[in-house]
Amino acid sequence: MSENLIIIDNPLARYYLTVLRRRDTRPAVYRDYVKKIGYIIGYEASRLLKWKPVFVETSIAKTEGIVPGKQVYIIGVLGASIPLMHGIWEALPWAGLGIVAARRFKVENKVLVRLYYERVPPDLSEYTSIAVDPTLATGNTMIKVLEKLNELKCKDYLVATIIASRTGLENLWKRFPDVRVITLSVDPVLNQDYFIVPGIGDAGDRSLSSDEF
Ligand SMILES: O=P(O)(O)OC[C@H]1O[C@H](OP(=O)(O)OP(=O)(O)O)[C@H](O)[C@@H]1O
Ligand SMILES: O=c1cc[nH]c(=O)[nH]1
Repeated sequence: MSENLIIIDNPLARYYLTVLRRRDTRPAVYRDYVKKIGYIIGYEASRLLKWKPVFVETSIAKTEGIVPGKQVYIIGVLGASIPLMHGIWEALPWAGLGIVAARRFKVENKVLVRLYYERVPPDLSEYTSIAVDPTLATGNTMIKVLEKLNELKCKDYLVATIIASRTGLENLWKRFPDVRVITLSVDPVLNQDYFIVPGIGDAGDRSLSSDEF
């Protein structure tokens, strides 16, 4: 679809996604699997990060290793991305964590998005930012988030998501042609309620709801 699309093609990731797709997966399990997927996404994202070679001394000899070459900020979109950013953070524990909150509302036949809160460093020019949201449906939320990152002088960013719709990716790349997107699946349909089909349901409700005890 694009050279900027990275689809994680791994059986463990596909199994975790299958658990999320099942309609009867309970919230406590759903958020646990979102977090596990976050770790896998963080692992895959590490291929796109900057690293630098170092020497390291073991207890026996000197040898070569690598360390991060550039600071990273994970930017999570509230609320559905809470367990996802948690998982990515576990994989990239030296990263900072920024938060933006978005409200999505339908006006006539369009989905509009307003960012109403952010806790992000005022200058991201020295960082690689990973914008995190489990679903990219119309793409409008992610477009707003990347516009915000642009305002904060971020020049190096990637998008991490569990599923993306084809339409959402096209919209995103119309506005940000070079942005790299890591995802587990590109689902074919966006329905009339702007939900991804087959999708993973309402990621915010399913991740954040209380469960039986
Ligand atoms: O690509 P888009 O069409 O903009 O849709 C994607 C947005 O929808 C979901 O949030 P939701 O509106 O369900 O809010 P919530 O996380 O607060 O539940 C998701 O977490 C994205 O932020
Ligand atoms: O399919 C979708 C679309 C938007 N938000 C979700 O949580 N799921």
